[in-house]
Amino acid sequence: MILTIDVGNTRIKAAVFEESTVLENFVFEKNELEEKIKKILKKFSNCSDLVVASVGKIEKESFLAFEKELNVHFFTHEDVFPFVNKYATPKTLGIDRMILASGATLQFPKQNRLVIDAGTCITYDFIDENDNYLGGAISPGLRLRYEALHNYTAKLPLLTFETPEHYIGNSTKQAIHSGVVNGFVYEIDGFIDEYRANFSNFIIILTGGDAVFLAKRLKNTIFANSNFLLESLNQTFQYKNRQ
Ligand SMILES: Nc1ncnc2c1ncn2[C@@H]1O[C@H](COP(=O)(O)OP(=O)(O)O)[C@@H](O)[C@H]1O
Ligand SMILES: CC(C)(COP(=O)(O)O)[C@@H](O)C(=O)NCCC(=O)O
Ligand SMILES: [K+]
Repeated sequence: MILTIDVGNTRIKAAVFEESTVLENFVFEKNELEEKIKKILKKFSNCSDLVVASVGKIEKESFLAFEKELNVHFFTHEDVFPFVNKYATPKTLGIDRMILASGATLQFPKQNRLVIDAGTCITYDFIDENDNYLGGAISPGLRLRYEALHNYTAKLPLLTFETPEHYIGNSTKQAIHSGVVNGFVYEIDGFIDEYRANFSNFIIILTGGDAVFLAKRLKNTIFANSNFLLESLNQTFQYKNRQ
């Protein structure tokens, strides 16, 4: 049994796997880390490994206490990945993006893959059919867009997500919802159109905290898998152990 942990910039997501099957999922905040892991390990006392990918403010040291109970693996750029990293600055590529690219490569062999992770940021990662990781894009996520409009202006209120009534927003609130939500959806559809125009034989994987909401609104029909990062962590760890 493996406990996988994804430390994002907004929340921590975790899942316990028995081989490739998810037994249970968890979501928690940074300040609850230790207490939650203890609880999970109490319930799933057969866990042999704790596997972490962190782009948030939690470092390896926070997990060392658990080394008494099980094997702890904190993924870094030094690990072996199943793709060739063609990013011009491979050392600055987010470890979450490396894990997503790895999961896409292992799960969908011999095809072009685009992974879209709609989390704190939206990240786009493209791995071609020859398993070259080429890069992608980083842009602000849904909540970050609402927060940025409020934090960097004098007059715009901080709103929480609401489906816009129309693309022509007829009030400050509706104009913000239209700009944020429609802008978010148009951006992603625009990127997908661009990739589709340039590549055939490819799969799109949509994940992250906003994936389910997005999947219903995109013009392009794509399958959302909110668990893709945790599944990829599990698969990348098993891949590493086979090397
Ligand atoms: N309970 C929640 N708390 C925070 N964000 C949430 C929540 N539910 C959905 N979201 C959405 O999820 C996004 C963050 O996604 P997530 O995958 O958790 O981010 P990260 O992996 O960067 O920590 C936000 O843009 C927000 O719109
Ligand atoms: C782009 C990110 C902030 C996304 O983080 P997330 O939205 O998953 O919390 C993270 O992947 C990161 O810190 N990347 C480093 C820069 C890069 O990937 O080029
Ligand atoms: K992301």
